[in-house]
Amino acid sequence: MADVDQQKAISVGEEFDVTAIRLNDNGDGVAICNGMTVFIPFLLVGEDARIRITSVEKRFARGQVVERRTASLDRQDAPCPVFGECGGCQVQHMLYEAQTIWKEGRIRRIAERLGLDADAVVRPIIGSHTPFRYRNQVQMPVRYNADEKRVEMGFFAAETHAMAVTDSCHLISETMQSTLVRACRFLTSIGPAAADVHHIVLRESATHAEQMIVFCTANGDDEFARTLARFHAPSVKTVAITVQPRPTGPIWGRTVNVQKGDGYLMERMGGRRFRVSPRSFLQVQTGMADRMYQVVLQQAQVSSEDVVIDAYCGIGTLTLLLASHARRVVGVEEIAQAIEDARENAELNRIENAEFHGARVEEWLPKWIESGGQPDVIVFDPPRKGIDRAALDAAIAAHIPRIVYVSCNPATLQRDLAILLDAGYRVKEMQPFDMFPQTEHVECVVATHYVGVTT
Ligand SMILES: C[S@@+](CC[C@H](N)C(=O)[O-])C[C@H]1O[C@@H](n2cnc3c(N)ncnc32)[C@H](O)[C@@H]1O
Repeated sequence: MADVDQQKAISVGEEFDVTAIRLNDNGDGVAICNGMTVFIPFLLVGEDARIRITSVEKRFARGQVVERRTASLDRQDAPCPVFGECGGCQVQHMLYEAQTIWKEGRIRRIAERLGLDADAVVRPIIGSHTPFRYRNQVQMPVRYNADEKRVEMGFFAAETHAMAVTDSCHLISETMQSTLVRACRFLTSIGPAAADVHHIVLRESATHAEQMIVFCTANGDDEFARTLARFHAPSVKTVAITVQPRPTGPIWGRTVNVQKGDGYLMERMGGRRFRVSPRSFLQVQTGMADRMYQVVLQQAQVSSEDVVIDAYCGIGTLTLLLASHARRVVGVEEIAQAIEDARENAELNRIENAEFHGARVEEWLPKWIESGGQPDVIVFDPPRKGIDRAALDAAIAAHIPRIVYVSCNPATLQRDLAILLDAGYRVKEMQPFDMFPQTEHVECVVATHYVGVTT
């Protein structure tokens, strides 16, 4: 009944004078209007504004600022000209220190909601030395503007495919930016046929002066591929294409065809060398990933007798760092190209106690444990959707002594930790990282250990 009353209490188009009382997990200001929670993008805590209601859901509404009347001390001018239009950054209007305080607070609230033991430590967030120009990769939508006969690039607005056209992104390096501008000029020179190219994926090595570009195109003709292979920029060592007919949704086709160069970039982390192919995952901020891996090593407390599983291992970065401390390490990853990279990386670094399996963790882990595998430690580093329940259940049933959880999504982290706590695990330490400055995202490494269920 209360919900029905709330719905009636507020309607689209209505205006209110509000003060934001806190931020939600997306970085939107939160205010209460006629008893209903309203989320207002780009309004900071304590700021007064006139707002207009833009949508009303069952339990909350959304609004937009009509006029902001005060400015928080945490406010800064966003340097990006399309901030607010582009869906990539949510909190560029917030001073960097305030961003990190907000992110750390979100992890502390998870610890409170889970009711962690008093001896569980939530460490202060490790912030980024470079709050801008930190990304080593970008997926840039591009389109052919038939009126102006040129290819333009930009980013999609949040939850839409409307493009915010821009030549610059403050999260990537200036060299990456100039390669993208050059790529658009090159595509323009092809003429209307360039309309088939809908994305450019660009990666840059943080430790080697090289870039790799992938054109995502709806046109799979050899002739067109040869045309795209003519692209040249000073740092670009590899040019590849992937054929994906749909310009929206997943950008990768079934294969990635290397047209020029070796087909991979080299990176250095934790004193090891890694090759990374176009389709393989790499943490977006190389220096921060390096620091995060050191924390994982510390939390995992691996000894020379231990068998360790690195679940969701990508190109084997963590696997090969763990290998130096363990008897045996097993990496599992579903992307075939990443597993090939991981095996190459083991050879490149002369590591002989690491093995890799190309499989889904939720399918591989239960079978491996059932066949007698008994790891001492599992490191889970899943995508945003968190650990698949079948994988978590298999680890729980085997009472793996230590589980280290590397999370990029606080919501699924909280969900999965609740399951582990119920099953007899205890959280020892949570270490948040700001891997993604200017965005809502927060990374966190959590050490857990098995103590058993007390009845
Ligand atoms: C967050 S990344 C972590 C990669 C690696 N630990 C690193 O730091 O570079 C998650 C990885 O899991 C892989 N992945 C996603 N779902 C998977 C699944 N169900 N089974 C196995 N791997 C999966 C992705 O391809 C990606 O490489």
